[in-house]
Amino acid sequence: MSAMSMAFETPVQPLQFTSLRQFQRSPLPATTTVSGRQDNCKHATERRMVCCRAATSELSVKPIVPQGDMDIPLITSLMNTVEWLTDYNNFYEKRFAKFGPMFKTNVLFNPMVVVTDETEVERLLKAEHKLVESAWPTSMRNLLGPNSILTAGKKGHKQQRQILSQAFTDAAMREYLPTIMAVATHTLEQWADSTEPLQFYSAARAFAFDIAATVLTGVRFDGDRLTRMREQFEVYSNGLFSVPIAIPGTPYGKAINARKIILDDIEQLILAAKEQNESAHSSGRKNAMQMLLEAKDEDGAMLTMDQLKDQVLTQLFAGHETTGATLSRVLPELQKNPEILTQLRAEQDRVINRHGDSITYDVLEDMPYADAIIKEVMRLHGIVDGVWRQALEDITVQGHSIRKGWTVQLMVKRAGLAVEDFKEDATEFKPARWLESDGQPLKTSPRGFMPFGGGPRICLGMLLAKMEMRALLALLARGYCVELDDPNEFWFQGFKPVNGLPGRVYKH
Ligand code: HEM
Repeated sequence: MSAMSMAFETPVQPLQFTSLRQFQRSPLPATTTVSGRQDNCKHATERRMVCCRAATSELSVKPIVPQGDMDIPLITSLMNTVEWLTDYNNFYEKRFAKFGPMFKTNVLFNPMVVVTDETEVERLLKAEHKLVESAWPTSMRNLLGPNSILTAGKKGHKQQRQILSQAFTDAAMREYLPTIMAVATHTLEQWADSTEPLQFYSAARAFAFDIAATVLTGVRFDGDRLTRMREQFEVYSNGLFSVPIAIPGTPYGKAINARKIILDDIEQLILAAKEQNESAHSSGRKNAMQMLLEAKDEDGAMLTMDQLKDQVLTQLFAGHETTGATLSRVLPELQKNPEILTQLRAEQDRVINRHGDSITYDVLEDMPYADAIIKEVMRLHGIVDGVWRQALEDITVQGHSIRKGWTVQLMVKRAGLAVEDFKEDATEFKPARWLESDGQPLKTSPRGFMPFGGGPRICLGMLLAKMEMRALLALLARGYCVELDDPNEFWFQGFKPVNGLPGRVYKH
């Protein structure tokens, strides 16, 4: 059980109090902890939550709205939005310190409640389409387009998942493996051959993009188109969380323009895939593009070109941004922790002894140490900070009321950092925490670790992402070393290194 939920349960001793007022005035025990810290329950919010829990369970007092700074919507939203866009890292920390682990605010003109408790985050992720529904900010929704799975409502979402999930099964991954290995091998060779220093943040995303493009569309992209699409996706990504007014020159304006260019290229790919479809039919499993080409809506109609384009764009975007950014988070940790790199290399020696030189799907499944590194990077440096939802009705979270229509930001990364099992040394990079003493993966996964989200919207590409990351780590450990100029480079908003992570790759 979590530190926080334990804390809420500890002080609720209703039989000792004859009234709510007496309970509220009583000293709270010193055992309350937030995010693994010993704390004397100094936040007013926590006191209110505790009181509220008691109140709801014993005295039937209505839940209260969380504390925060939502009160004068337009002015607050404007000021908060500027702060959120320019000083993201401190935005949350300041409010956690002032209001506690759950607060209300107003960002990008959304009244919003931020939820961090892992039990509640998990509960609400599972309650998708019942208590909450996906509600990314307007900028992101517009850039994804009206037909994206990421923003689809209940009916459309269920249907789209049914169609697409067939392209992400274990069996599909086995078929994608040769392509992934070919792209990974080629990428590392190119990196090592480069006479110029590399920008690893871009290079890792380009690697993930090449894989997503090839395995999900089944179409070979020519070099020029690939480069253009990658460049446009960089511009596109910069506008995802922005003020949604399409003024030329602003991040959003540029991103809308990039979307148009990307969609033109995607249209060409769809036409090429349609042509290829006949021959691909007979050759076995279908990729995501083929499934979409054959999919029908609830009325039995095929998807229109606009629907197809939004879907392919979502696959390409979701399929490379997160994986590329996670991979580029691995590199500084390997440089800062040479003993971890040594263990990663030792694991590859063992794997080669056991399975031989070639990297098969079973080999990728037999690399617990590499996998532990990936998990630890995702725990400490998770790329997805929080997922955005909207309350479908008035809901109660930890004794607090969230009104119907409000945005709820479920902070998956922060929930993961507060995992009870790891709280002793939560800020340290320790892949070994994911392993049993015999080096095998933990038998029971700790609660609260949700880098791929959860519930009906859990990441569709999870297996693909893991496979790509393991493949690159295996090849890297076997024959290369990476030297970053500054492994301690600052990461803006947690997912973007300010200087792009320059460095070089050498063969060893
Ligand atoms: C390290 C890599 C990745 C991370 C951390 C990640 C994380 C996530 C998270 C947190 C969600 C849930 C969003 C929500 O609840 O609203 C999600 C959804 C999704 N992801 Fe990933 N992802 C990764 C890689 C991939 C890859 C390689 C693909 C391949 C196409 C992919 C495709 C998707 C799709 C289509 C969804 C939407 C699922 C739905 O709404 O039903 N992701 N991802």
